[in-house]
Amino acid sequence: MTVSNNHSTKISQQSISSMSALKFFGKKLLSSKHDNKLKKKASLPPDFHSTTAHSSGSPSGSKLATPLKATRRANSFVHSTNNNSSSSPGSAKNLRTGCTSTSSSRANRHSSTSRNASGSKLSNERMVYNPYGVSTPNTSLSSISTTAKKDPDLGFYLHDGGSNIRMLPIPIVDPNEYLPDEMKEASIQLSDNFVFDDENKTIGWGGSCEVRKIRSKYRKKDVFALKKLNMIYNETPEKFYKRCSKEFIIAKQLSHHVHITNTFLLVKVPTTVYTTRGWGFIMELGLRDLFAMIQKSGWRNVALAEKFCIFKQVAHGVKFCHDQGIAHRDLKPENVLLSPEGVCKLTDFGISDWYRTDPLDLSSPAKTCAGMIGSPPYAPPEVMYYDAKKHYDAELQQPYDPRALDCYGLGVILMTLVNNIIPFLESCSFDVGFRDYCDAYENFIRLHNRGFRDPGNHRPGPGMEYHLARNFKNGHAARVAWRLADPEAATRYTMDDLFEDPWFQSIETCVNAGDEYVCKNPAVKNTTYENLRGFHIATDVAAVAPTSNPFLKARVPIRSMIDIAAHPSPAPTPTATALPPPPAHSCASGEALFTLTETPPPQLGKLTLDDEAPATAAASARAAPGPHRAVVHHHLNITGSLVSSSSAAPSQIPAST
Ligand SMILES: Nc1ncnc2c1ncn2[C@@H]1O[C@H](COP(=O)(O)OP(=O)(O)OP(=O)(O)O)[C@@H](O)[C@H]1O
Repeated sequence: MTVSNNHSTKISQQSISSMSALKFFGKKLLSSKHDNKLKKKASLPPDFHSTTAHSSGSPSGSKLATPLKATRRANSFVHSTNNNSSSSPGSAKNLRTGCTSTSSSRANRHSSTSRNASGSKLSNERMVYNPYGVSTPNTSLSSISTTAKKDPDLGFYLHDGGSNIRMLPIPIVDPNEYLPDEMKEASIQLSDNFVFDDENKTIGWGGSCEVRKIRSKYRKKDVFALKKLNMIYNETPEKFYKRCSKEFIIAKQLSHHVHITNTFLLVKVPTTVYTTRGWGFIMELGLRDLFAMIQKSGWRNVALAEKFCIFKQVAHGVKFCHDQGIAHRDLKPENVLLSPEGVCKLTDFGISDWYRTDPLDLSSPAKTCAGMIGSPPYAPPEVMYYDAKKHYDAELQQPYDPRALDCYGLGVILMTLVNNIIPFLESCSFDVGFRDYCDAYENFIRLHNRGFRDPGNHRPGPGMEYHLARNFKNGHAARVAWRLADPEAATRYTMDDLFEDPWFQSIETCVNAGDEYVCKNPAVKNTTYENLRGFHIATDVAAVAPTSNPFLKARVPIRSMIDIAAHPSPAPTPTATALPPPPAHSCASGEALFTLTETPPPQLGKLTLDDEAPATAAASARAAPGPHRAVVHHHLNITGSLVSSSSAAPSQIPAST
C-alpha cells in the first residue's frame, strides 16, 4: 500500500557505495558550499519536501521508504492545530514558510541594494531623532556593508507588509514589557551591539522564523545566530509578543546546560536589507541541525556508537528540560543543533511549556495537555488523536502527559538516527507504516518477550526479524528505542526508566552532561532605548538604570540631552565607537569552553574517527592548547565528513537498508 499526498514528489533514494562516501571523509571540514546547500534546502518550495511513502504492509518484511525530507513538509502540521494547554502558535506553518520565503527573496533581492548614503559618516553622538521609531543610526542603510550594489529600489523599506509578509505595526514594543524583572535587558536593539554578517545568508528557516548570522560589533570573530521571529498567519501583534516572549523566557531559563542552545537576548530587529522589522533572539550559533546531518549521504556510514552518543546527548538535554519543569514538546532532529565542536544542543522552545501546575514549584503536581502539537512523525498516537483532519472520536482525545510526548519523540529520533530515515510519516492508524510498527510491537511481545512492557525488564528487544530493529544490531539498543516509542503512553519508558536502563547507561559519550557549562556571552556595551517623546537615546549599557541585567558592571554618568545639545562633539564617551577593549567575558570568568569559531581549531581538524575520545569535554577543553579550548569530539569529524560528502551528492537522501 502506498501512502501519498497531493504534493508528492518522488525523491531519488539512490544509494551510494560506502567507498564513495569514504572518499570524501576528511576532505574539508567546513564547506561554504555546504552552507549554500543548506540555504538552498531551506529555501526549497514545500513541494520539494513532499514525498511518497511505500510499504509492503508486512510487519517484518516491509521496507519503509519514508524519506527523511518528509519531516520538513510534515512540519507544516506543527502549529496547525489547537493546543488547549499552551500558547503555541496556531496557524499553518506552510503559510508562514511562504511568508518567510517571500520575505527572504525580497531581502535577498535587496541585499545588493546600493547604499549611497554610506559615505555619510555617522556621528558618534548617541542622541538621534528617528521619525520611524525603530531604526537607529546604527541600523541605517549606511551602516551595513555589502559587496554587490544593484537594484537601488528603496520601496522595499517603505512597505508595511503585503498579503504574504506580515509586519508588526510600528512602534515595535519594547521586549522588556513582556519579560519578568530578572530577565529585563538593558539593550533592546539588535543594532546596539551586533551587525549582520556580510555574507547575508539565511542559515535556517522555521515555521515562524528565519535564522541569520550576526556578529559582535566589537569582536567580529564572535558570531551568533539571530532567530528573527515572524508573525504567523492571523496572529495579532499582542499574540505575537506573548508567544515570542514565552519562548524566550523558557529558552533563557534553560540556557545553562551543555545540551541546550544558549539564548542570550530578546531584541528589536529593524527593517534592513537583511530582514524585516520585528523581534529576534540572539543565540549561540549552531553549525547545523541534526536533520541536515542525517540527510547527508554519508550519514549511513556513521558508526552506531556515534549515533548512540548523539542520542544520549539529546536525552540529557531533554532530561534537563524536564528537571526544570519544562516539556519541549517538539523534539525532532531539526531541533537539535550541533555546535562547531560536535556537541548536540536542543533548540526551538516555541511550543514548549511548563508542565507543573506551579512552574516555580517543581514539586507541584504535573499538568496534562490536550490538543495536537509537535510534528507528526515524532508526536505519539495520543497526541495525533487531536489532529482535526483525522476525525478521530472525541472519546479518544484524552489529556496526555507532555513528558510522555517527549519520550516518544526521543524514541523516534533514535530510530531515525539508526535507520537513516524516519520510520513512518505519522504515528496514527492512518499511516500504514505506523500500523505495521504497532503490529510488530504486539507480535514481539506475544512471541518473544511477554514482559517487554514490564518495569525493570531489560531483556533484549526485537532483533533482525523486525525491520525497525534490524539496523540496531543490538537487542538492547532496540529495546530502548521501542520502549521509548511505545504506542501505549501508559507503558512507555519515562525519562527515569531511560536513565535506569543499563544499555543507555553504558553508552559512551564524548561530552559529559555534568560538565560545567561556560558559554561565551555576547559583549553588550551599548544600549538604545526610547523615551516617551519618541527620541532614541543611545548610551553605554553600564550607565543604564535596570540593575537586573547581568551585563552591568561599572557605572558611568549618562549625558543629558541638554549637555549633548550644548556640546555636540564632547570628549569621547564609551560608546560603540569609542569603547575600551571588551572584556573577555561578560558573564563568566575564565575562557569559554565552547568557543564559537567559524573554523574549527586546527587540532580538531586533524582528528580521525579512530581517535580516542577524551574522558570528558572539560578534560579535552583543558588539554587543548591555544585559544580554542573546545571539546574534542568525534562528531566534528562526522560533521566534516558529511559536509564533504554532501557536496558530492547534494540531492540524495539516506535510504533505508
Ligand atoms: N542558533 C542557531 N544556530 C544555527 N541554526 C539555527 C539556530 N536556531 C535555529 N537554527 C536553524 O533554523 C531552523 C529553524 O529554527 P527553529 O526550529 O528554532 O524555528 P521554528 O520556527 O521554531 O521552527 P519549527 O517550525 O520547526 O518549530 C532550525 O531547524 C535550524 O536549522
